[in-house]
Amino acid sequence: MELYRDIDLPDPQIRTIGQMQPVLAVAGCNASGPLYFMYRNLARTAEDRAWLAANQIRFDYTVIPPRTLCGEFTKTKGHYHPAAPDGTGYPELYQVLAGQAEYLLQTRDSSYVVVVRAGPGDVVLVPPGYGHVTINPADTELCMVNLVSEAFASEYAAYEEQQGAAYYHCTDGWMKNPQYGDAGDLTIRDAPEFPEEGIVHGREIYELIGGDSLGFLNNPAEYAHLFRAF
Ligand SMILES: O=P(O)(O)OC[C@H]1O[C@](O)(CO)[C@@H](O)[C@@H]1O
Repeated sequence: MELYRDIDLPDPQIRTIGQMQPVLAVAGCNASGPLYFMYRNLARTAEDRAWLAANQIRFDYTVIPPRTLCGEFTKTKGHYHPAAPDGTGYPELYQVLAGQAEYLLQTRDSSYVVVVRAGPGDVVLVPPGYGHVTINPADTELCMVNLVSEAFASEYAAYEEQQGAAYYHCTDGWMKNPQYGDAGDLTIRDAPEFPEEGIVHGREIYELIGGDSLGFLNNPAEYAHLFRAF
Protein backbone atom coordinates (compact mmCIF):
# COMPACT_ATOMS: atom_id res chain seq x y z
CA MET A 1 0.00 0.00 0.00
CA GLU A 2 1.17 3.53 -0.81
CA LEU A 3 2.93 5.10 2.19
CA TYR A 4 2.26 8.70 1.11
CA ARG A 5 5.99 9.35 0.72
CA ASP A 6 5.05 12.08 -1.76
CA ILE A 7 3.53 14.20 1.02
CA ASP A 8 5.87 16.46 2.98
CA LEU A 9 5.12 15.56 6.56
CA PRO A 10 4.93 18.38 9.10
CA ASP A 11 6.34 17.89 12.61
CA PRO A 12 4.27 15.17 14.25
CA GLN A 13 2.23 15.44 17.37
CA ILE A 14 3.77 12.90 19.70
CA ARG A 15 1.84 10.80 22.22
CA THR A 16 4.13 10.21 25.17
CA ILE A 17 3.94 7.38 27.65
CA GLY A 18 3.37 10.00 30.34
CA GLN A 19 0.11 11.00 28.58
CA MET A 20 -0.83 7.32 28.31
CA GLN A 21 -0.38 6.48 32.00
CA PRO A 22 -4.10 6.81 32.90
CA VAL A 23 -5.13 4.24 30.27
CA LEU A 24 -2.51 1.51 30.61
CA ALA A 25 -3.35 -1.98 31.87
CA VAL A 26 -0.63 -1.73 34.50
CA ALA A 27 -1.15 1.48 36.45
CA GLY A 28 2.17 3.20 37.12
CA CYS A 29 3.95 1.13 34.47
CA ASN A 30 7.56 2.27 34.65
CA ALA A 31 8.34 3.28 31.06
CA SER A 32 9.09 6.48 29.25
CA GLY A 33 9.55 7.99 25.81
CA PRO A 34 7.43 8.74 22.76
CA LEU A 35 4.88 6.09 21.84
CA TYR A 36 3.30 7.14 18.53
CA PHE A 37 3.44 9.91 15.98
CA MET A 38 0.45 11.76 14.49
CA TYR A 39 0.89 13.82 11.33
CA ARG A 40 -2.33 15.73 11.05
CA ASN A 41 -4.10 17.72 8.39
CA LEU A 42 -2.22 16.48 5.33
CA ALA A 43 -2.94 16.97 1.64
CA ARG A 44 -1.14 16.12 -1.57
CA THR A 45 -2.08 19.28 -3.42
CA ALA A 46 -3.29 22.80 -2.67
CA GLU A 47 -6.55 21.88 -4.40
CA ASP A 48 -7.09 18.90 -2.10
CA ARG A 49 -6.25 21.02 0.94
CA ALA A 50 -8.81 23.63 -0.11
CA TRP A 51 -11.46 20.92 -0.63
CA LEU A 52 -10.72 19.36 2.75
CA ALA A 53 -10.95 22.74 4.49
CA ALA A 54 -14.18 23.65 2.70
CA ASN A 55 -15.69 20.32 3.71
CA GLN A 56 -14.34 20.39 7.29
CA ILE A 57 -12.46 17.12 6.88
CA ARG A 58 -8.97 16.18 8.04
CA PHE A 59 -6.60 13.60 6.56
CA ASP A 60 -4.07 12.31 9.12
CA TYR A 61 -1.22 9.84 9.06
CA THR A 62 -0.23 7.94 12.21
CA VAL A 63 2.82 5.78 12.89
CA ILE A 64 2.79 3.38 15.84
CA PRO A 65 6.13 1.60 16.35
CA PRO A 66 6.01 -1.88 17.88
CA ARG A 67 6.42 -1.98 21.64
CA THR A 68 4.96 -3.50 24.75
CA LEU A 69 4.37 -1.62 27.97
CA CYS A 70 4.44 -3.83 31.05
CA GLY A 71 3.12 -6.70 28.92
CA GLU A 72 0.49 -4.71 27.01
CA PHE A 73 0.74 -4.14 23.26
CA THR A 74 1.20 -0.52 22.29
CA LYS A 75 -2.02 1.32 21.46
CA THR A 76 -3.55 4.74 20.98
CA LYS A 77 -4.96 6.51 24.02
CA GLY A 78 -8.59 6.06 23.07
CA HIS A 79 -11.40 8.56 22.73
CA TYR A 80 -15.06 9.07 21.84
CA HIS A 81 -16.46 11.56 19.35
CA PRO A 82 -19.36 13.85 20.26
CA ALA A 83 -22.62 14.03 18.30
CA ALA A 84 -22.77 16.10 15.11
CA PRO A 85 -25.46 18.83 14.88
CA ASP A 86 -27.75 16.20 13.31
CA GLY A 87 -27.68 14.29 16.64
CA THR A 88 -25.63 11.32 15.41
CA GLY A 89 -22.06 10.76 16.59
CA TYR A 90 -19.25 11.67 14.24
CA PRO A 91 -17.83 8.53 12.55
CA GLU A 92 -14.27 8.10 11.25
CA LEU A 93 -12.64 6.21 8.40
CA TYR A 94 -9.26 4.49 8.76
CA GLN A 95 -7.01 2.60 6.38
CA VAL A 96 -3.97 0.53 7.30
CA LEU A 97 -0.95 1.17 5.11
CA ALA A 98 1.62 -1.13 6.70
CA GLY A 99 1.72 -3.53 9.62
CA GLN A 100 -1.18 -5.03 11.53
CA ALA A 101 -3.90 -3.19 13.44
CA GLU A 102 -6.63 -4.04 15.87
CA TYR A 103 -9.35 -1.40 16.17
CA LEU A 104 -10.95 -1.90 19.57
CA LEU A 105 -14.36 -0.28 19.29
CA GLN A 106 -16.90 0.04 22.10
CA THR A 107 -20.27 1.63 22.66
CA ARG A 108 -20.46 4.24 25.40
CA ASP A 109 -22.24 1.84 27.74
CA SER A 110 -19.67 -0.83 26.75
CA SER A 111 -22.44 -3.36 26.15
CA TYR A 112 -20.87 -4.07 22.75
CA VAL A 113 -17.11 -4.32 22.35
CA VAL A 114 -15.61 -5.41 19.06
CA VAL A 115 -12.10 -5.81 17.71
CA VAL A 116 -11.76 -5.22 13.99
CA ARG A 117 -8.58 -6.77 12.65
CA ALA A 118 -6.98 -5.05 9.67
CA GLY A 119 -3.87 -5.38 7.54
CA PRO A 120 -2.36 -3.36 4.70
CA GLY A 121 -5.01 -1.83 2.46
CA ASP A 122 -7.93 -2.65 4.75
CA VAL A 123 -10.48 0.07 5.49
CA VAL A 124 -12.13 0.37 8.90
CA LEU A 125 -15.16 2.52 9.59
CA VAL A 126 -15.63 3.63 13.20
CA PRO A 127 -19.41 3.97 13.44
CA PRO A 128 -21.18 6.80 15.30
CA GLY A 129 -21.22 6.42 19.05
CA TYR A 130 -18.22 4.09 19.26
CA GLY A 131 -15.08 4.93 21.16
CA HIS A 132 -11.90 3.66 19.57
CA VAL A 133 -8.41 2.51 20.43
CA THR A 134 -5.94 1.22 17.81
CA ILE A 135 -3.57 -1.52 18.95
CA ASN A 136 -0.35 -2.61 17.25
CA PRO A 137 -0.17 -6.31 18.17
CA ALA A 138 2.73 -7.10 15.83
CA ASP A 139 6.48 -6.67 15.90
CA THR A 140 6.48 -4.30 12.93
CA GLU A 141 5.59 -0.64 12.58
CA LEU A 142 1.91 0.13 12.08
CA CYS A 143 1.21 2.97 9.63
CA MET A 144 -2.34 4.12 9.05
CA VAL A 145 -4.31 7.08 7.71
CA ASN A 146 -7.70 8.47 8.63
CA LEU A 147 -10.35 10.81 7.31
CA VAL A 148 -12.39 12.54 9.99
CA SER A 149 -14.48 15.65 10.53
CA GLU A 150 -12.51 18.53 11.95
CA ALA A 151 -15.63 20.05 13.47
CA PHE A 152 -15.15 18.44 16.88
CA ALA A 153 -12.62 17.70 19.61
CA SER A 154 -11.97 14.13 20.74
CA GLU A 155 -13.27 13.20 24.20
CA TYR A 156 -10.73 11.39 26.38
CA ALA A 157 -12.30 11.66 29.84
CA ALA A 158 -14.21 8.35 29.85
CA TYR A 159 -11.11 6.38 28.85
CA GLU A 160 -8.98 8.17 31.45
CA GLU A 161 -11.55 7.65 34.20
CA GLN A 162 -11.90 3.92 33.50
CA GLN A 163 -8.22 3.20 32.95
CA GLY A 164 -8.55 2.64 29.24
CA ALA A 165 -10.88 0.59 27.09
CA ALA A 166 -13.02 -2.35 28.21
CA TYR A 167 -10.28 -4.81 27.20
CA TYR A 168 -6.50 -4.81 27.11
CA HIS A 169 -4.50 -6.81 24.59
CA CYS A 170 -1.52 -8.24 26.45
CA THR A 171 1.19 -10.62 25.27
CA ASP A 172 -0.61 -13.45 27.05
CA GLY A 173 -4.01 -12.64 25.54
CA TRP A 174 -7.03 -10.37 25.91
CA MET A 175 -7.77 -9.20 29.44
CA LYS A 176 -11.01 -7.60 30.58
CA ASN A 177 -10.58 -4.23 32.29
CA PRO A 178 -12.05 -4.77 35.79
CA GLN A 179 -13.40 -1.19 35.76
CA TYR A 180 -16.01 -2.31 33.21
CA GLY A 181 -18.13 -4.71 35.25
CA ASP A 182 -20.93 -4.84 32.66
CA ALA A 183 -18.87 -4.94 29.48
CA GLY A 184 -20.06 -7.40 26.86
CA ASP A 185 -17.92 -10.29 25.64
CA LEU A 186 -15.28 -9.41 23.10
CA THR A 187 -16.28 -9.96 19.47
CA ILE A 188 -13.44 -10.27 16.97
CA ARG A 189 -14.16 -9.70 13.29
CA ASP A 190 -12.73 -8.60 9.97
CA ALA A 191 -13.47 -5.18 8.54
CA PRO A 192 -16.58 -4.79 6.38
CA GLU A 193 -16.40 -2.90 3.06
CA PHE A 194 -18.84 -0.32 1.69
CA PRO A 195 -18.70 -0.68 -2.10
CA GLU A 196 -21.63 1.69 -2.75
CA GLU A 197 -19.51 4.52 -1.29
CA GLY A 198 -16.28 3.33 -2.92
CA ILE A 199 -14.87 2.35 0.49
CA VAL A 200 -13.22 -0.97 -0.24
CA HIS A 201 -10.06 -2.75 0.85
CA GLY A 202 -7.08 -1.92 -1.32
CA ARG A 203 -8.43 1.36 -2.67
CA GLU A 204 -6.69 4.38 -1.16
CA ILE A 205 -9.14 6.35 0.95
CA TYR A 206 -7.27 9.46 -0.19
CA GLU A 207 -9.03 9.00 -3.56
CA LEU A 208 -12.32 9.87 -1.85
CA ILE A 209 -11.10 13.45 -1.35
CA GLY A 210 -12.84 15.75 -3.83
CA GLY A 211 -15.63 13.26 -4.50
CA ASP A 212 -19.12 12.91 -3.07
CA SER A 213 -18.59 9.89 -0.80
CA LEU A 214 -17.45 11.61 2.38
CA GLY A 215 -20.70 13.35 3.35
CA PHE A 216 -21.15 10.77 6.09
CA LEU A 217 -18.28 12.28 8.08
CA ASN A 218 -20.17 15.51 8.86
CA ASN A 219 -23.78 14.48 8.25
CA PRO A 220 -23.87 10.96 9.69
CA ALA A 221 -27.63 10.85 10.30
CA GLU A 222 -28.23 10.68 6.53
CA TYR A 223 -26.05 7.57 6.21
CA ALA A 224 -27.58 5.09 8.66
CA HIS A 225 -27.28 2.37 6.01
CA LEU A 226 -23.48 2.62 6.23
CA PHE A 227 -23.39 1.94 9.92
CA ARG A 228 -25.59 -1.17 10.00
CA ALA A 229 -22.62 -3.50 9.48
CA PHE A 230 -22.04 -3.33 13.21
O1 LIG B 1 -6.27 10.73 20.00
P1 LIG B 1 -5.75 9.33 20.27
O2 LIG B 1 -6.70 8.51 21.07
O3 LIG B 1 -4.37 9.37 20.77
O4 LIG B 1 -5.73 8.61 18.86
C1 LIG B 1 -4.95 9.07 17.83
C2 LIG B 1 -5.63 8.90 16.52
O5 LIG B 1 -6.78 9.65 16.47
C3 LIG B 1 -6.74 10.62 15.43
O6 LIG B 1 -6.59 11.86 16.05
C4 LIG B 1 -7.99 10.62 14.63
O7 LIG B 1 -9.13 10.43 15.44
C5 LIG B 1 -5.54 10.28 14.56
O8 LIG B 1 -4.84 11.41 14.20
C6 LIG B 1 -4.74 9.35 15.41
O9 LIG B 1 -4.46 8.19 14.65
